[in-house]
Amino acid sequence: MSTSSTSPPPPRQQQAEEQADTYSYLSGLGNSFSSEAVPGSLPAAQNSPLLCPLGLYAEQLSGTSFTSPRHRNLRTWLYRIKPSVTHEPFHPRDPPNRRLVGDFDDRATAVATPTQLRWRPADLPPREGPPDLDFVDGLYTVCGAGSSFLRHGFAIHMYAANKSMDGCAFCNADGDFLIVPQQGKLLITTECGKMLVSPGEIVVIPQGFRFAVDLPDGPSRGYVSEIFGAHFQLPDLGPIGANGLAAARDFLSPTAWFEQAHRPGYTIVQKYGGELFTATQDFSPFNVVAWHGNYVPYKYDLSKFCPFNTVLFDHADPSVNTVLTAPTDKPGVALLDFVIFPPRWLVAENTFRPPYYHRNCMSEFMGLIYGMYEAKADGFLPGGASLHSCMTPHGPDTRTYEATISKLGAAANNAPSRLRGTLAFMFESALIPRVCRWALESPSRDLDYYQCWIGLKSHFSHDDDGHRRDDEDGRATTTTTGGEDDKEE
Ligand SMILES: O=C(O)Cc1cc(O)ccc1O
Ligand SMILES: [Fe+2]
Repeated sequence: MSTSSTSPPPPRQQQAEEQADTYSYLSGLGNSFSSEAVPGSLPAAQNSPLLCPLGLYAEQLSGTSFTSPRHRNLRTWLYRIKPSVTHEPFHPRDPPNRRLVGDFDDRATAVATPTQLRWRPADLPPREGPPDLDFVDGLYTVCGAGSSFLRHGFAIHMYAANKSMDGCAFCNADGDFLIVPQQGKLLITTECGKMLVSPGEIVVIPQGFRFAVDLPDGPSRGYVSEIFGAHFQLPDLGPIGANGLAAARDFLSPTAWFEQAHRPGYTIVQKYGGELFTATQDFSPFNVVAWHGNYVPYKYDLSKFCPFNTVLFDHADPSVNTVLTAPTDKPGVALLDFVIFPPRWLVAENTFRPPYYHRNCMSEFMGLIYGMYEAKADGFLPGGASLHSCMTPHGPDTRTYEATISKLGAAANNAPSRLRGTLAFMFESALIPRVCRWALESPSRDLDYYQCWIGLKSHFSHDDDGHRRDDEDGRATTTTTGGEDDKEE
């Protein structure tokens, strides 16, 4: 098992300065953007002129069907030195990455299990290989549901890499990637430009974009959710109003950047139906001089999230912390929600403040970016993961429950307290995931996970005859009444 930094990042202001990168970004989510690396390279007034400015080729990248309703229609026009089609034929990649899945119906690969699952952080490959793993080779599927072929489903992957992609670009024909780096920055070059993504930020690379991942500060690992047949959007805010949670203006898209060097043997690695194919060409795919449209990669700094929560009693459902959601056709039912558990104040009175015990019709995959998760005093480490599938019971571990309850009656239990230095997240889906065999058999799997709840004992305070009895610790009853007076004020 690798060791990982659990120290929280510096205060917000300082963090912003340290992360300040030299790239320029366009702010907003769902905007119609335009960007040109050379003045005058974007055609004016039309998309496909007979001859584009500066002798560029026009190419449209569509993220929705041509006929999708206007409010959902996503496409971008790219003005490039040579069009993407200028390449040798595709072949299955050699070597393949056999740990990527795009169709979860094959039980030889992935199986159903209602068991609570947890993994310790994967080992980071050494700074200098072997093994030499770039983002493509270091990516492996953990679980998922549905099929990229049927354009419905999702996959959850993790990655651990120690090498920048060199002479190749990745293109995911199957779905959108939402990448959550946990350790090590990612410098991502896309057809729209460059983005520097640090742990604490996330990045979305929509289906079909070509991108290359460099590791500017050494080995990196993290989490990826992939959605088939849908795109991420901001959640509705309902009674919260017009503001709060993630603000559109905090999402950043790159500005046009291109290279035109002759690059013999440059390889496009295309993920298609969960399998990898390669095609060579003699130029960089990052040859887009100008672009305009609303189908773009973007990043988001999770410290910009404005959390809402209960301000009197009870524990709010985690949906209150949804950053991005990918919808299904059923209103309010997500193909995939990306939810965070950020630093925040806890102020609920007479309330069990950690997450409640529960069973959920949705399936919950969790990861930890830094710090400690409020429901798990032990065993859930930064870079680790857990999966509680449809209707699988879960909740705080024994130590968390006992520590909370031991403060019963203490003033501290009702006083505001600040959760600091922690950032956990959840990928939550209405679809039931199958789990890849290699994830179940991984040496990182915590086979004793169930033990974290086994110690939960009965505190029931009545005997069979209906008489009150004190529990072993001398606590008389669980029916506390504090807070009633306040409610009546
Ligand atoms: O299971 C979990 O830890 C995630 C979670 C957190 C929470 O605050 C409420 C419900 C929930 O599923
Ligand atoms: Fe849960």
